[in-house]
Parts: sequence; C-alpha cells; structure tokens
Amino acid sequence: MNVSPRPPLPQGPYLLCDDSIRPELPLVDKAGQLLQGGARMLQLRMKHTPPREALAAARAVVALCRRAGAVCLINDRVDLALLSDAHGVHVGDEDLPPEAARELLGPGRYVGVTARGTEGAKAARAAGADYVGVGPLFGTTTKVVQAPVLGLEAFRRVVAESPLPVVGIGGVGLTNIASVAATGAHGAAVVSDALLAQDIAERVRQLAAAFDSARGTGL
Ligand SMILES: Cc1ncc(COP(=O)(O)OP(=O)(O)O)c(N)n1
Ligand SMILES: Cc1nc(C(=O)O)sc1CCOP(=O)(O)O
Ligand SMILES: [Mg+2]
Repeated sequence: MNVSPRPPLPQGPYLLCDDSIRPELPLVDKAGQLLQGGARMLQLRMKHTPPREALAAARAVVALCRRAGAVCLINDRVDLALLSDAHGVHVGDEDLPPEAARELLGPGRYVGVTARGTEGAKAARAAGADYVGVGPLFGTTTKVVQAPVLGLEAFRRVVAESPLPVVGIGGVGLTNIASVAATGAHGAAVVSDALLAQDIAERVRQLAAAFDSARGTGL
C-alpha cells in the first residue's frame, strides 16, 4: 500500500468518534456529522465493536475523513490502522508500546501516546511518538481513568514542558475548551460533549470557534 505523505497535525478540537456514546448511531454516521461540522482531526475509538465490524467501520470512516481532508487516527489498533490506510494510531499503557507501533507504521503515519505528565511526555518522545494525549484534564464519566485529574494549572505546566505537541483530554467541552486552548495546547480532545449534542455538526463548529478565539492567549 502506498503511504501518502502525512499532513501536518491539525490544531484545535480533536474529535473522538466513539462507539460507547449513543451506540445506536452508526460510527460512520457519527463521523459524517463530525466532519460536516468541520472536524479536522478525528480518532476512531471502538471498545465495543466486534473485529469484522470494526474493520469495516475503520475503512469507511478513514475514507470519509480522507475525502474531507481530515486526519483520521485509530485508537489502540495498529492492525486496523494499516488495513484501513488511516493516518496513524493512538496508543496508551494497555496497548502496543509506541516503539512497536512505529515499527509497524513507519515514519509516514502518526503515533499518538497517552501521558499523565511531563515525564510521560518525555518518554513518549524518546519512544518515537508524534504527540501526547494528556489527561484526565477535568473529571469525565466517559471512561474510568486510573490517574488523578490534572486540572488546568498542572496541565499548563505539562504543555510548557512537553517536548511534543499536547492534546488535552477528559471532560473537555464547550464550557471549558477556550481555557484549554489558552494554555497553548495543540489540541483539545472531545468525546461526549460533541457526540451527545443534539446537533453534532453545530457543536463541532462551536468548539472550533471557542478554541480559535482563545488559542495561546495564556488567559
Ligand atoms: C488524544 C487521546 N489521548 C488519550 C487517549 C487515551 O488513550 P488510552 O490511554 O489508550 O485509553 P483508551 O482510549 O484506549 O481507553 C486517547 N484515546 N486519545
Ligand atoms: C478516552 C479517554 N482517555 C482519557 C485519559 O485521561 O486518558 S479521558 C477519556 C475520555 C474523555 O471523554 P470525555 O470527553 O467525554 O470526557
Ligand atoms: Mg488505548
């Protein structure tokens, strides 16, 4: 398979297309609505989807993203990322190590890694990651995370000290995404706030406008 050169990692809202929120809505429909709202950066997170269905969903969602000019990463699954020609993966402590993901994906795709602080971000850089997802930034009910909530001040320090671009995750939504952008974070990952919205596309537009209005202001 030809690996097209990877686009720059988009700044701003980083939308997760997740099968645990509104499971009745097909993943490809969720992705379509996120993209309709202008999502530039999407991660397909499938914790409850059987393998064959997950492969079909990955192929469909990656194709949609590529058509829209958006970057699409697959959560956890390097095999699905390769089979679907995704732009890369996001891995954490319970997944393949980042070095192995890089070995399989090569330099032309993204490897994102979860970090809980500055040391984790430095380790991720040494392991060949391209960015770190840092959280939980705020309290979240989407996932039970075995790490303390960071809060904005600790998060701001990680952003300042991280050798890699930082994407904040956990409890991020319209009410606080501007405060995340103001820290200088590269991105802000949003799961439930977007997928539970009555109008998902409109919510993505609002999230992007709020992020842009506060980007790097330090407020
Ligand atoms: C952008 C981003 N940051 C962190 C995570 C969490 O990944 P991980 O620790 O592997 O947990 P799961 O998402 O697999 O439950 C993420 N997915 N995205
Ligand atoms: C998938 C995930 N990872 C986290 C971490 O801190 O590693 S928090 C999280 C869920 C974030 O969902 P929401 O935007 O609905 O709060
Ligand atoms: Mg994972």
